[in-house]
Formats: sequence, structure tokens, C-alpha cells
Amino acid sequence: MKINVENLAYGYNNKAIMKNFNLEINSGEILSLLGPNGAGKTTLFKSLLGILPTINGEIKYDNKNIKNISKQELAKFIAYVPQIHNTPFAFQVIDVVLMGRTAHLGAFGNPTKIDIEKAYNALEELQISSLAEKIFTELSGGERQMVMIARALVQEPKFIMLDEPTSSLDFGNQVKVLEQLLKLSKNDIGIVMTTHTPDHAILLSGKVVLLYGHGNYLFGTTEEVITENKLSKAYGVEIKLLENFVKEERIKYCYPIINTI
Ligand SMILES: Nc1ncnc2c1ncn2[C@@H]1O[C@H](COP(=O)(O)OP(=O)(O)OP(=O)(O)O)[C@@H](O)[C@H]1O
Repeated sequence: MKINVENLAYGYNNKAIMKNFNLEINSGEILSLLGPNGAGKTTLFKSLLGILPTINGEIKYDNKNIKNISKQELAKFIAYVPQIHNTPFAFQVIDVVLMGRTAHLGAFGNPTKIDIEKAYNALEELQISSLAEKIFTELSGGERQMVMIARALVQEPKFIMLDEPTSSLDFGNQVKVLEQLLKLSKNDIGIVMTTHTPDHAILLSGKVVLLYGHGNYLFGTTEEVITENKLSKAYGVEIKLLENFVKEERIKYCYPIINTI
């Protein structure tokens, strides 16, 4: 299973904010989408999800053009996890998770015993079974994020696309979400996520798209894209990449230089 983006031009009202954009991602891989505010991350997401029509070029899911894929078929390829502050579900957690089964429901649209079982299994996989009967809007940010990932999981997609899954989470919950994403990728699910934290892309160590804005981008491995020069240029501040050893493993992390004004 793979997503191919070939010579894509995307944007609004037929005005491209990006042209000749190319990308390939396979199930089981992780792609981090980085770039400054307004660089076009959300717009690219909307194009990949078929919400925004492409201006030029092609988006292909397993060699099939997105234009020839029905909404229901696309939902079996890719699940979307929006930012948690955009999800005002005043329902029980189990019902929020069950909504992820929509693409699989039969003609009458009622969830079967199997659908309900899958929803409970997803909660168990993410170690949040105890939340099943709680009201979604009464959960903490970290709990909500996990529930939204469970909702994506029951969709049984090949790819999960997450919009800033760690924003507004405390440090511990950020790590827990990253751990879950790694686990999902090991189960052969492709992960595409936007993030404002380059260190998270380093920790997940997959492919990276760095959008510079003004139609410029880089696509490659973490080592190729996350360099001092490239990050500093993209974000307009000086960023150093530091190295250290943790448990005998060489690790890298970003450190911005703060200039006193
Ligand atoms: N509905 C829209 N119609 C026209 N232009 C839009 C629309 N939404 C966004 N834009 C413009 O498209 C460009 C890219 O916006 P986008 O939201 O994709 O950036 P982003 O990288 O996701 O930003 P952020 O990190 O701040 O969320 C911006 O210049 C923005 O003003």
C-alpha cells in the first residue's frame, strides 16, 4: 500500500501555493510534515484527503487516482485525526470511537456486535479501556488525543493522518502519543503527521517533508532534511543540532539560539 504524489499543484480557488510537489510514502512508514505557520501543511492535508481539489498533477492511492476513489473507499485507505480542540463530541467515548466504523457499516448504518467489539479492542490497544463510558468533552487533552487515534484505528485504514497530534499535550503525553504512532507503524500502518517540533520528527526517524513556504519544499529522510542550515532557513532563526549518547545510542536534538534583544 502506498501514496504517490506526482507533480502536484495545490492551493485555493485554482491559485497554487505549491507546484510540482512530489512524495511517496508506504504503509508502515512515518512521514513528518514540518514548516513554519502558513507554509501549507493543512492545505496539503486537505488535498491528500480529497477535501480540496487538486489544481494539477496526481495523488494516487495504490496507483489509483484519488479522483476515481469514492469517499467510502478512501476512508478505508486513510483516517484523519484532527487537532483535538476541533472535536466537540459530547458523546460517550465508545460512541465517538464507533463513529470511525462509518465507512464499514452496512446499508442500514447500524453498528454490529463486531463493530462494537472492534471499538473496545481499539481502546484496549491504546490502553484506555477505562475511558469507554466517559463523556469525551470531559476528558483531558491527552485522553482525547488517544480516543481520536482509537477512532481512526477502527476505521482499519492503511494510513493515519494526524494534524499536530502532540500540540497542547504535556511532555509525558506527547511521548505517549509518539510511542503509539511508532507502534502503529510497526503494525504496518503508515503515519503522516504535521508537527511544529522538529525533535518529534527526529524521534520518529522516518521521512520528512519540510515546507519552506513560497512554494519551496524538501522531501527526504530525517538525516537528509533535518540539518542546521535547512531548519534555520525554514524557520528564520538560528537552530543548532546537538548530539549526545543515550543508552549507548547516538541521538540528535534541536536547540534554537536565543538572541537577547
Ligand atoms: N480557505 C482558504 N482560502 C484561501 N487561502 C487559504 C485558505 N486557508 C489557508 N489559506 C492560505 O494558504 C496558505 C497555507 O495555509 P495553511 O493553513 O495550509 O498553512 P499551515 O502550514 O497549515 O499553517 P499553520 O502552521 O499556521 O497551521 C496561507 O497563506 C493561508 O493564508
